[in-house]
Amino acid sequence: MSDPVLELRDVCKSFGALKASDHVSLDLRAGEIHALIGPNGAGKSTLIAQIAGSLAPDSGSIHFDGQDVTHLGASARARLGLARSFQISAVVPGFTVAQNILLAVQARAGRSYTMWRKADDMASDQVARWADMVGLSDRLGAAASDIAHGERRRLEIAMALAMRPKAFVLDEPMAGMGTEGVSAMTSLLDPLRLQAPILLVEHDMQAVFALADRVSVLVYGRIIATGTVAQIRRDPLVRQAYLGDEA
Ligand SMILES: Nc1ncnc2c1ncn2[C@@H]1O[C@H](COP(=O)(O)OP(=O)(O)OP(=O)(O)O)[C@@H](O)[C@H]1O
Repeated sequence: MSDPVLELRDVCKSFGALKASDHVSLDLRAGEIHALIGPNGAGKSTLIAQIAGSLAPDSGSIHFDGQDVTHLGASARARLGLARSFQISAVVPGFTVAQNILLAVQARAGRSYTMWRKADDMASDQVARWADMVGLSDRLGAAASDIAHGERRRLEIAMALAMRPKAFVLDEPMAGMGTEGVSAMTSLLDPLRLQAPILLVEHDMQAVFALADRVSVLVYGRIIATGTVAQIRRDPLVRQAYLGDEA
């Protein structure tokens, strides 16, 4: 099996006496969606912040794409190809959908696009490609401030895709969505794992069960189980601590 794209080893983080991350080890492998689930206050956001680089662990290590990134900041990790979406949004409300995607295309291309006459054509091809992939082709001219909640989520995914990341960290993509929105987002995320593996933090269990190749369950800062959806659903400890009748 190839090396994991992202690997946490024994990560610990305390806030005073509270152990928000208690010796957490988990990995994200090429081609997979790995869901991180757990009750409110289990420590999911704290873990995501440490993965993204906005919060430093007290101990333990984080490797990304073969490098030890434990002491790198969030922007350095983003430059290495770690795309985090949803809780920190890069969408500019006054720009159109196309302009927002173009921002991400240009950020990815750096200066190279500005140096060629064909730059505009190449950039608009890219914008069209990513918009098409998330189903926003007919919304390119709409202002980001005017589009619906679900469309904004899709725009954020298009922007993340345009950065050609090596891994996605998606923080509750289904939050605030109704049944139809959840089902549309599930269909959209499903093939994304082929572009880059996804660490998915999500409360919507139907979406998690439909999408995840593996699930890790976090309770009081500790991973109590990691396994396939079937293994997690029948794990007595998980049922007792979190899933209950939902399993
Ligand atoms: N900066 C902080 N200072 C003190 N305590 C914190 C801080 N950040 C988080 N906590 C505590 O750490 C624990 C884990 O919080 P965290 O937000 O990571 O959980 P979560 O699983 O993301 O919850 P939710 O699903 O509700 O978002 C909670 O008890 C929370 O109160």
